[in-house]
Amino acid sequence: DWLLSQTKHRPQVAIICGSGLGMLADALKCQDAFHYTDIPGFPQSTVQGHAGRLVFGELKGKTCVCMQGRFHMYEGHSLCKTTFPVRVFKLLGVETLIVTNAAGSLADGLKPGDIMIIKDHVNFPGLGGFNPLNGPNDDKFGPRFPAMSACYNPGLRCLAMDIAKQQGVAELVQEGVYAAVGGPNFETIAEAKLMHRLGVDAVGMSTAPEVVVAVHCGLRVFGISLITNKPRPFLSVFLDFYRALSREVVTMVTDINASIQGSGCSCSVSSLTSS
Ligand SMILES: O=P(O)(O)O[C@@H]1C[C@H](O)[C@@H](CO)O1
Ligand code: HPA
Repeated sequence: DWLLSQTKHRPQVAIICGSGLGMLADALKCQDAFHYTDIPGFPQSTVQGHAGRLVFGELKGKTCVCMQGRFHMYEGHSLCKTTFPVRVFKLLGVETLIVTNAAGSLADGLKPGDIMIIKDHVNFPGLGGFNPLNGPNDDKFGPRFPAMSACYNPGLRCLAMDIAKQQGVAELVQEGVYAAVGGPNFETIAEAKLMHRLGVDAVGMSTAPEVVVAVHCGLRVFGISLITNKPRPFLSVFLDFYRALSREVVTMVTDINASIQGSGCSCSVSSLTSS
């Protein structure tokens, strides 16, 4: 109510700007900006690179509200507080939420500077029982047991890929799975390897709880990760490559031996090499 009384903007789109991406909010025209400290009941941002402002304005003809800085679990906020702005957006009349973040790549094809369109997520804190929807369900927002099988809107993902092609940057953009961890420490080598094997493409410390709350209250969600680093050490990438190559060689030798035997000859590749 306080925000609606302070601005004439009625946003359809909300954007949560991840680490280092806050400058997007500066592009809004006819801005009304509010420091989190001035908004009654709003949590406070403590992370460097997160300005701590809610900025309303026009972006390419759409009325938007941007969070210049988000809240993370590792700052000591409850998950309820980290996701509180998503419910504020819903109450402001927002229909589409765009989430952005900085993330580490676990996928061979994703390098620093690339953009990953989030096609799905693994919410590790959520799997462990740290869920922003814990506690009594508020039916005004959504159901007790919301489905999470299609969190990231397929139409918006397709549109984003098309736009990347039109802009000539398609080689920097690909879809992938984002995993949220609690942070603030980065992953151990074993943790990074585990997530890589589980099919995670990029890892970060935010986003998934916000998306859970957004999907619960019926917002359409689009998410992107800016890849900032590559936690998997070179050695483990090399070892994976070496193992894959060894498997190929074993298959090739087996195939060659099968054809030699088929031709009636009594030798094999291993006897040839040993002799
Ligand atoms: O708000 P995001 O998810 O962009 O912030 C990322 C994750 C950590 O907060 C921090 C670590 O680099 O950046
Ligand atoms: O490598 C990472 N791990 C977790 N969170 C991150 N945020 C940016 N990079 C990373």
